[in-house]
Amino acid sequence: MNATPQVLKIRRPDDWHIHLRDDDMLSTVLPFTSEVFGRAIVMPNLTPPVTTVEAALAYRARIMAAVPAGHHFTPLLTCYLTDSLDPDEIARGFEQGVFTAAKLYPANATTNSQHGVSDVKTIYPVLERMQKIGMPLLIHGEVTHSHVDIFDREAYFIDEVMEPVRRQFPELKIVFEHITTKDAAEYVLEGNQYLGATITPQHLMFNRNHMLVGGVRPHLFCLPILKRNIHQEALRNVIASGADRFFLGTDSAPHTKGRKESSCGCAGCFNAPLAMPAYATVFEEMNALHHLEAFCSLNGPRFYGLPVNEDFIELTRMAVTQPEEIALGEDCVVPFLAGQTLNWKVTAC
Ligand SMILES: NC(=O)N[C@@H](CC(=O)O)C(=O)O
Ligand SMILES: [Zn+2]
Ligand SMILES: [Zn+2]
Repeated sequence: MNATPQVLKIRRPDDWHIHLRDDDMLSTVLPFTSEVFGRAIVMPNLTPPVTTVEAALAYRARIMAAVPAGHHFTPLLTCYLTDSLDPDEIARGFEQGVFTAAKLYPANATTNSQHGVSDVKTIYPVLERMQKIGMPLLIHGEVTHSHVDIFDREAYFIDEVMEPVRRQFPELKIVFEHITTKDAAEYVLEGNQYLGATITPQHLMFNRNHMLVGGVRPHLFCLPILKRNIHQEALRNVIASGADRFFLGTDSAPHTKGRKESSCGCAGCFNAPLAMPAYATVFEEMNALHHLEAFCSLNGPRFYGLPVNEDFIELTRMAVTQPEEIALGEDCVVPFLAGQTLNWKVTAC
């Protein structure tokens, strides 16, 4: 007997990787997250990026001002690492509880990463300090050399950057963000308690054929790019195994419809409106619903050294069709899985 439960009650989840943006976009997208999730690690790739304690405090205030009444949500801010960042500024932000972690974007790897780090050795003094104070380093793990194929950039990153950094700083807590390959899944599995990883709904549900066969689907284009099916299978297997250093990070990354459906479309999937139903769908398909709560609500806090949330949410097995568009002033955002039907709905939160 392995009957699927109709209602799942799980401890309130957190989203350990999200882009909330700013201004109208922030107030449009935030409620989808703050309704369901207790906390979220908020990415700092604004224009200009969040690189100082003052900028983070101001951003946190703008986020809090956009949280609808009745939602209980705590944004966890991150510092965008650049070649010139002062270790004292990072440490001050961490010690004052403003920065929960720091984010390493290799320069030009993804959206708004032009101010990112040109060579990781440049920031070794910062990493040394972070290791000392126990501050987690979050990494967009892709090399950017033009001769490396876009589908191989994550695997190359492991040998070229991740492994040397981990050897140099063996007790630095590192989150390998939004992993997309079998190589990364195996690498994190083989690692120790200082290494964790987030996985997005899109990388669990899709591979590059879904994005490219029969026409290009710009709303599945994100970075790191969807890979071939063996990689998708590896990610699905790792979460179904219940491995406890993998956790929920949606990488929800909204861009307006016009900027996605374009001759040079932006990377990013706006999955916040259906993140929990999407993860539940995958865990159900893998016969692993018993591991859903740990992935969504327990593994992340344990890795970050934070308490788990005290309250619970409920998911009910029922068909829900996603909206085609979400209005944003005169413009709109197209959510991940627009117009498609999922079999889970958050019914109490
Ligand atoms: N994931 C994406 O495709 N895009 C993110 C940046 C990122 O997380 O790499 C964005 O900010 O748009
Ligand atoms: Zn990224
Ligand atoms: Zn991201």
